[in-house]
Amino acid sequence: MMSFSPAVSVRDLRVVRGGRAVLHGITCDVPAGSVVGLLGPSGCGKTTLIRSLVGVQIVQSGTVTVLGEPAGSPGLRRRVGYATQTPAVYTDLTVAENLRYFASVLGAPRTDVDRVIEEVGLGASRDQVAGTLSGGQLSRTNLAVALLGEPEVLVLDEPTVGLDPVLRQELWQLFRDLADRGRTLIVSSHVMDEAGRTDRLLLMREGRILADGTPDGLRSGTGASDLEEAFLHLIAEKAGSTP
Ligand SMILES: Nc1ncnc2c1ncn2[C@@H]1O[C@H](COP(=O)(O)OP(=O)(O)OP(=O)(O)O)[C@@H](O)[C@H]1O
Repeated sequence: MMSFSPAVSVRDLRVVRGGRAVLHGITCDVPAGSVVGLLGPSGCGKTTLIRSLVGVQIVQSGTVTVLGEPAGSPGLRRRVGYATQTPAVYTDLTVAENLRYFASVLGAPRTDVDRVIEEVGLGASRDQVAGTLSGGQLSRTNLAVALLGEPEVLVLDEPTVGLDPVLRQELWQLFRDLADRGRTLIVSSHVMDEAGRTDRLLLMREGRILADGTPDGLRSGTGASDLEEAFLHLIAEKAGSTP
């Protein structure tokens, strides 16, 4: 069951990168205990928003509050897990060695290593050197690092990119299981067929939130039969309303 207070709250967030405005006043909330999808085409600002949520992005103005504290606060370090788009693991260490190393850096208990390996289904590959893993196994290892310390909020940047449909389905099932156990997940993707697996969707385009709602709400609100069509409908609607 989702609780009432948002796990993440963003107000009028503006970000400039390379001298160019890339987020133009984003406002949104992420309910606790839910899976929220951040969907939108390449370059629309998903990673920039995610970087702002985890507190590594210099922002021009606006506020980002995570679990009641400003994003990036030291108190959030172990309460927020972040998986970057490119797996950030040591290719010359095994899966278990990577996790033991990151557990010690994060101050997570050593017993966490076995737990996260089981959670992402990597038991059979735990002693395999990361450089020899398949793309899907590497993504899972990256996700396992983000799960160390049992963070309440997980921020995952395109965790399913490049994976086959079976692996993508398995990972989305894992995200659902984690939310059912009370975690809050923010998952970015540019693949529209993944949008239907979320509790709530933030559709982004060109540095703005185009729509914020449930998949069903977005479908019925636009009269579209699928979410890709709903997205296109919203773009056309916005273009029509531009003076
Ligand atoms: N380091 C940077 N310096 C200047 N501009 C940048 C930098 N990083 C990203 N940008 C620009 O900011 C905009 C948003 O990029 P961002 O990476 O947030 O998009 P995205 O939606 O995550 O894209 P993708 O799905 O391709 O990862 C893009 O126009 C991009 O070119």
